Amino acid sequence: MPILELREVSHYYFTKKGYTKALENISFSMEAGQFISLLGPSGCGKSTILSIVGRLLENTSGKVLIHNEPIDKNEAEIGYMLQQDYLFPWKTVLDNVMLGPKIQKRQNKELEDRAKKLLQEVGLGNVLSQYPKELSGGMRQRAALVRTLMNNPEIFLLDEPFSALDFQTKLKLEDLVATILKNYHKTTILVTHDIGEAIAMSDSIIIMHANPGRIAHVYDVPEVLRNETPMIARKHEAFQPLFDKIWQDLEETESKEKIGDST
Ligand SMILES: Nc1ncnc2c1ncn2[C@@H]1O[C@H](COP(=O)(O)OP(=O)(O)OP(=O)(O)O)[C@@H](O)[C@H]1O
Repeated sequence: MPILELREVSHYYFTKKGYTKALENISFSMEAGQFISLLGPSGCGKSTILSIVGRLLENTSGKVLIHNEPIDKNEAEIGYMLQQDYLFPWKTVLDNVMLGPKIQKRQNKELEDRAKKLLQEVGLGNVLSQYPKELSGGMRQRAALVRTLMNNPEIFLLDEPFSALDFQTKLKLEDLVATILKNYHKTTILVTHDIGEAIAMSDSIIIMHANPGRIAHVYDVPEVLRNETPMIARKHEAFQPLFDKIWQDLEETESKEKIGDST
């Protein structure tokens, strides 16, 4: 049984001036532990999909099911990792990570040990009592990842979490995040503009077109790449051919849209 399923989901944004059809007939499903990326031009509805799966928006039509139940009837925890880390600057790394349990009044020694273990796993074991401003961007994102993991979400939504980082940090973080999410068997949707990142991290890639946002193609990443960590996958001989194919696909989309605009 899929953990998440979208069936012919459409979404309209209504404004005073009219409406925008942001999504048209989006259908896909995900097995537990699967990692997919949404790739496509600006405005094709990637963030709208994340907002619907994250229960921030209700889709206009179609069905969104978690464990075969309507999303609003299901209590599965959904975790977010965004471009900005949203750590509280006045709290230490450990206190930031323990914030969820504290708010839910579940704070105990066991959870604190779990937080420390996770921080250790992401290489932040020696900065528990430091403040976010004392950390690099990559370290802050690692703390944000642990904070999200503390809530034990079944589904992880990654909205361009690496886009503000320098290239080297981004590659290292992709590796770490992919490995951790795989080890903890999380089901993940990544929104990105980066074809290489999508190939290196995902099991499959959904290419979207805009106006209205819809699924154009789905690429399954070959097993030889899926079995590797992102850093190694990027160097694999199967990487570039898939990159070129997806690049071509997105170029064609863009030129079709430009022709569409001028008519
Ligand atoms: N709150 C809103 N009100 C009205 N229209 C909106 C709203 N949010 C998004 N839209 C429109 O819906 C469409 C899809 O937007 P969305 O932000 O989901 O795309 P995206 O693929 O995530 O874009 P980007 O890559 O630029 O973040 C766009 O045409 C956008 O202008």
